[in-house]
Amino acid sequence: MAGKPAGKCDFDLSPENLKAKLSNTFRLQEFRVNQLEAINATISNENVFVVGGNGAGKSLCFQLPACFTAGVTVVISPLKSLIQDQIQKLTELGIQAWTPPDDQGYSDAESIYEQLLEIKLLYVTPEKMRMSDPLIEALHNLFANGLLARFVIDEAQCIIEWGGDFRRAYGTLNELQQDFPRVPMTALSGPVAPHIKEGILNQLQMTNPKEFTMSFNQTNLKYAVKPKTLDGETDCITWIKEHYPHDSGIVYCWKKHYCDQMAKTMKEAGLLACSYHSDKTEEYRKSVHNKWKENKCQVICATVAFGMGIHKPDVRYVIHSFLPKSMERYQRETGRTGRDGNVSHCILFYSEEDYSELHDVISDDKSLTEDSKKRELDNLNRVLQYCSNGKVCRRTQLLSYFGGVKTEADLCEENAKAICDNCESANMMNVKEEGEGEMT
Ligand SMILES: Nc1ncnc2c1ncn2[C@@H]1O[C@H](COP(=O)(O)OP(=O)(O)OP(=O)(O)O)[C@@H](O)[C@H]1O
Repeated sequence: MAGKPAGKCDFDLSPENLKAKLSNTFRLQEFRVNQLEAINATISNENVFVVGGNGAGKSLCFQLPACFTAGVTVVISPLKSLIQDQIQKLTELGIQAWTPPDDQGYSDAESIYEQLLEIKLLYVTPEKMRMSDPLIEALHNLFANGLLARFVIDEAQCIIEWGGDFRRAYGTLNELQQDFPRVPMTALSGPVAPHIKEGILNQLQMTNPKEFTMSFNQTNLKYAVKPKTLDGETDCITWIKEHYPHDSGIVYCWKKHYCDQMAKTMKEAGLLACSYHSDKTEEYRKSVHNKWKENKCQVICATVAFGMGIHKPDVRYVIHSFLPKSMERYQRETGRTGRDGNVSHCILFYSEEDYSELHDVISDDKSLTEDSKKRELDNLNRVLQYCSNGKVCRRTQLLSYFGGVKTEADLCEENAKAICDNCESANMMNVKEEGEGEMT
């Protein structure tokens, strides 16, 4: 069916007008770095790529334009829970956002189309986009009528992480460009290394995107790598009891049964811990998440299944009891702590044995293609480099990896309260040397 993207709008792009929208609709006072620029590019129908850390404010870059331009913005998001969360927030602000329910209520294209005419933002998972013929038909109708404003790929790093072998629907999002030519696209991603960013853009076939980087230096996070001296459980329990016996935290474990074991041992040690992974029922996972939000459970022992959409502000620590599989995952998982801006800890317990074990598991995994295997091993080796580098500031290592800085500067100098382990030991060494100097 022939179609066309939503046309350019007669829209006042002045900063004053956009700021008034920010305040009247989103109840926020000032734009953060690069938000206004990304919003301008979006309203001008450019392809847009926004990279930023946890809680940076990436969503506003498409939500504000979606509210005030013609047509429907289609947001492709990886998790139903994340979708519900976003729709709830938008609804509270009086913005019409919707996702097709799973029941039979909207099983024909016409009723979906009618509903789409009432909203500004449609949220769907990539699987739903692929599987639902009535939805695709309704989108073609929108396109034919010039009412398909934009596609937004939220958490676009999933395209590379999941597109190949796990969630194949992610790997097929490039078909959007063929099916709906010239409809502009926005991709939003957490911090990723430059080569992964290129992979995302290639995979989506996004042409000439305007790129915007939002902050990913979380200045209140205190990074440390510690040797795994005992078994993982004892190391974690000892650290938690010493530092935060009563506060909220997350302990990431390698495998599901380790989560169960970790939570059990923690309970025996007197900590309020719960296990969370994909073998637990949805109902159980929801109840654990709620208990944790209400501080009735203190520590969540989880696999990566406890991931996106975690917005508890007062999480004081994220511990990795085993190596994360990539720096991207590490950055995202540690970003779930300290959302209230207070100093919070990111502890990674490392041992050479863990590295060898994970290396062997990836190398022997027959379900992976050779390309995926190579990618996973490269990712793991980058984590190994981070763990083994006991000299360079952790913050600098992270930001260099993600392309944020090209300097060896000691970024902890500006963050004395959240100084990393490497900077802390360098400072102690300096004090010791100065002291020795005074004595001679
Ligand atoms: N200009 C702003 N001023 C104040 N708060 C803002 C601004 N922009 C966004 N926020 C708030 O920051 C919080 C995080 O925003 P958002 O959900 O867009 O983050 P994100 O970049 O998508 O990160 P994540 O992937 O972790 O959700 C939200 O509560 C949002 O209201």
